[in-house]
Amino acid sequence: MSETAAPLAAPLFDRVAIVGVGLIGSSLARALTHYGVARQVVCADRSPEHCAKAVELGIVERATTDLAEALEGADVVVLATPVGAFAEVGEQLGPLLRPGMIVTDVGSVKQAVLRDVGPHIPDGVHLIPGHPVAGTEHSGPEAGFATLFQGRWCIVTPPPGANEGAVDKVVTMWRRIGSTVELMDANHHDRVLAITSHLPHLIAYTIVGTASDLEDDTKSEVIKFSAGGFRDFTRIAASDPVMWRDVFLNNREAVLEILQRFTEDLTALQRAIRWGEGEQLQDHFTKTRAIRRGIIDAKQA
Ligand SMILES: NC(=O)C1=CN([C@@H]2O[C@H](COP(=O)(O)OP(=O)(O)OC[C@H]3O[C@@H](n4cnc5c(N)ncnc54)[C@H](O)[C@@H]3O)[C@@H](O)[C@H]2O)C=CC1
Ligand SMILES: O=C(O)C(=O)Cc1ccc(O)cc1
Repeated sequence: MSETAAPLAAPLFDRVAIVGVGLIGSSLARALTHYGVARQVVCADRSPEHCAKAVELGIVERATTDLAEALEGADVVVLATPVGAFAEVGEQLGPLLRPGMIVTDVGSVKQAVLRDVGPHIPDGVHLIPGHPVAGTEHSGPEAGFATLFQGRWCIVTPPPGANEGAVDKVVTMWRRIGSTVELMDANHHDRVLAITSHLPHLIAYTIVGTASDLEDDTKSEVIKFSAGGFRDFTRIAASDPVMWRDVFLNNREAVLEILQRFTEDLTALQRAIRWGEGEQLQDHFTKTRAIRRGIIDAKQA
């Protein structure tokens, strides 16, 4: 992609206000400008340092710690803080919203958005939650980049009866910055993401913790020889602690349910190893290899 590529269509929005200019907020701000989706992007962040950095990097036209100032003249507000801050931000946001505005978000869990932000949305304002399934283990405004959402999924979870025009605008926004959009019910989203994203992160946090609890001489060997699978786990386990605390606290039921099944399956493999059941192990690994190959084939198709 050329940095000077001209936008192909007129801006979809006049002014977008992004609340939280970290990895995802700053990536979205960059993308909306780069692909000409918004005429102007401003942001609000509780961190004065992140505000200053966003302006210094030229990511946004204006950055402020004052939510009211950021919302002036905005037609869309995007919540891009950790999910645990949504209730507080939603409460502050409520009185500042004007009819016709769209409120959306990028949170990794979706039922919590309806629960925590929904009650603060006045009549005539449209709450259309979304989740770009794209990210990295890094945080903050410097970590973002305009192409983060290119070729990635974005799941949009409109509540029942959502305004169709508003849904269409949020979907179009993500498509124009390169994402493929899927519409989904919030409850279903949280169950699917519990297995595809939340459980893998929990496993990575566990395995890296287990390795660091080993006696010192073994631990140094683990670090020395961590070129294999363990190294991939350390990348995931370096993900933002506050963000992931909030994901687990706000998708508690789905994560606990999937963790229960995972533990049972792990115990079955543990038994197979203990009793030398090679055929069972090989069958299992053959099935998982086919799943991986299926994913790769589907991507290439
Ligand atoms: N990191 C990732 O790979 C992905 C994250 N997400 C979601 O995106 C959201 C943001 O995550 P990141 O950008 O990774 O986090 P980040 O830590 O890089 O950025 C969060 C920003 O929000 C600001 N903030 C925190 N509380 C605030 C408050 N009460 N008011 C105003 N600003 C506040 C912080 O100062 C920071 O600048 C989360 O909800 C997360 O679940 C979604 C997809 C991928
Ligand atoms: O860095 C990785 O491998 C990720 O899995 C990024 C990520 C983190 C959280 C999300 O809700 C979506 C994507």
